[in-house]
Amino acid sequence: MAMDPPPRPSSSLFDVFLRLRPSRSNDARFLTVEDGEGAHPTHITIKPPTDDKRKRAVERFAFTQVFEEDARQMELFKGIGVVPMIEGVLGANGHHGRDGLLATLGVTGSGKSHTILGTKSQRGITQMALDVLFQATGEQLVQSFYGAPAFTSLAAADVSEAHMFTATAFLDSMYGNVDQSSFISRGQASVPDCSSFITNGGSRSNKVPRPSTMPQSPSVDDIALPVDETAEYAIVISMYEVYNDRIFDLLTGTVTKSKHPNVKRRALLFKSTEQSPDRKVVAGLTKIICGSFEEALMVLETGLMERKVAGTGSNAVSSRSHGFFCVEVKKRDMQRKGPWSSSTLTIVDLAGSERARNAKTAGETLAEAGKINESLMYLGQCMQMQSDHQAGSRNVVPFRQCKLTELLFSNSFPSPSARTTHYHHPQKSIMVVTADAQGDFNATSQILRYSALAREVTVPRIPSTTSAIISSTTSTSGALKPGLTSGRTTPSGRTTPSAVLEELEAAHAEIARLTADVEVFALRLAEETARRKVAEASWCAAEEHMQDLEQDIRDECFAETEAAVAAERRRWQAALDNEQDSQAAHLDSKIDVVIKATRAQMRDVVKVYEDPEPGLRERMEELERENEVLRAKLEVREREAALKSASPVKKLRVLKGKRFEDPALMMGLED
Ligand SMILES: Nc1ncnc2c1ncn2[C@@H]1O[C@H](COP(=O)(O)OP(=O)(O)OP(=O)(O)O)[C@@H](O)[C@H]1O
Repeated sequence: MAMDPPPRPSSSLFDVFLRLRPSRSNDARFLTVEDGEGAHPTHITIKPPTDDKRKRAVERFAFTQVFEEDARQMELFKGIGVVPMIEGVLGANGHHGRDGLLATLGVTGSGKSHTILGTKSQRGITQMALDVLFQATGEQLVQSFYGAPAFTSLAAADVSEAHMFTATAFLDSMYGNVDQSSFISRGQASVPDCSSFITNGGSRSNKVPRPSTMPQSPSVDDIALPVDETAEYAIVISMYEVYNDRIFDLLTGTVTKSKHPNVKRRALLFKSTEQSPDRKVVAGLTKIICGSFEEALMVLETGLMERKVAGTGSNAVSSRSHGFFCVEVKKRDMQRKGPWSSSTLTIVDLAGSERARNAKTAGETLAEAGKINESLMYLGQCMQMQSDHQAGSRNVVPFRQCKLTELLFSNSFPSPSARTTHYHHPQKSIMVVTADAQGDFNATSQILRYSALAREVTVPRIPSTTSAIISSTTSTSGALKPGLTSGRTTPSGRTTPSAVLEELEAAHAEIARLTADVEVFALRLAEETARRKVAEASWCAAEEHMQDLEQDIRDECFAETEAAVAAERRRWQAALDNEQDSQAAHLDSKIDVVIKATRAQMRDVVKVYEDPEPGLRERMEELERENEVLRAKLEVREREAALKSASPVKKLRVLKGKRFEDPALMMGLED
């Protein structure tokens, strides 16, 4: 069966390159690179390194290009098409740029980081790409300090609710007062920065990354890109990692500043924002405007350090997360200073793939390994879909299953509403699969199966036993072994030995064909079984996740209901208190009224006694006086009657006494 030639049709989403690393293992080699017809090899075959003679199935894979063990960083950089990708991001004269995505995928230790980030002595693709970008835009880069005219418009043009800072302010906040001379650009003078971002200056113990000590080779000075002369550019860098299907900013310094790997980090959302309704973006990222290559390198190192420290918190290895390094190239007309357009070059270091098998610990580590495998499995499904696409299938790439595939693929398709505004070209994507030809066969073959652009399984022909028999029979000068009928069919109907031999040959060939088929089916079955197991594991994980979600939602609902009930209770209590207060006030006022009324009434009653009717009183007094007068008169009469019968002295004494004691009487006497 002939495979399609590797140059991919436009329908496939990724160019896929294979890079083999020089092996450190002494195990047998299971991978062979085929000598292609073109300038570069494109096919490889793998065969299980086993002594079992029955397992002879050979798998053959096609890639855009295969880089063998001796390939250097620069060969890879130029060979995989990073330069045209950067050119696309910069955009043609007067046109928007096109997003580019470059990812590395491979078993742990197969050379992903080596390829993408380099080593102490060799730069990786990321550093080379940054160098090319800054060299190309050099003179046309805007100044990146606070207060520079471009800063405000850049911050305002961002659609992702980002927190934007200048590199100077960012590095100051991370490391205290950084020696400016260590990273000031080739073309830019030091500029004062009036950032309010520098909240806690002073020296930090974090080691300041020094671009001068970083590798300078391979040099990219010979790579000159045409640049839009009418445009001015700004380069904005952000970094994040996807860990346990959650997105974490790598430029907040949360972990490195606190020096505590388990410090709580806030996950970010991949969503449509108010200013980006038709396209999902990672919302709320820290973004750094870099004015020079050196600044960009320092920001990169800072993010890598955060990823490393955060990684050590859970398991002492840094590659459990998928690392995203994003370089946004902003562009606007230099004269008219119109709106900024933006294209992004995203470089992704995917997590190593064989963790689940190696994870010995239970709990979080296992769950985490499950998540890595789950996300890589979904990635595998998406990649598989693209090779199916190539084979004529029109299946939709199921990229919405996890954060990783959403982030990698959602930009690969033109969004429907984007067409109505300005047409956004789907991003150009490159995948570099790294492998060790003497490494772990199972883990490597699994990755090759889902990442290759095409695949076929064959079983080499079994050396024909019949021909062996024939050769042995001919070598014994026609003396046939007993038991074997020999001869062709004679006219009399008897079989001749040569006819029997032919029949035998045909039967053996059929047996060989069927055995090969069986072997292929056995391999397919094994693969399908493995796939089913992974799917079952992912089903379980999804169920667990669903249960967790349900529990979370229940907890949330409970807390919300509790809060609502408490609030309602407070509201009712307040209303009740109010009601009671107003009733009490009402009662008080009523009591006041009653008291007042009672007082008034009482005052009225007293008035009757205190202030009787004047006419009546006078009459009473008059009567009393009259009464007194009459009584006095009566007494006088009685005394006169007594005097008539008593002595004159006695009479006088009685008269004197009476006059002194009772003037009224006296008056009466005088009358
Ligand atoms: N092509 C290569 N040439 C020379 N050395 C290499 C190559 N690829 C990888 N190495 C070396 O192998 C070691 C492991 O590689 P690397 O760290 O890049 O693996 P990785 O795939 O990123 O692993 P992980 O998933 O754990 O991050 C490193 O020391 C690296 O320098």
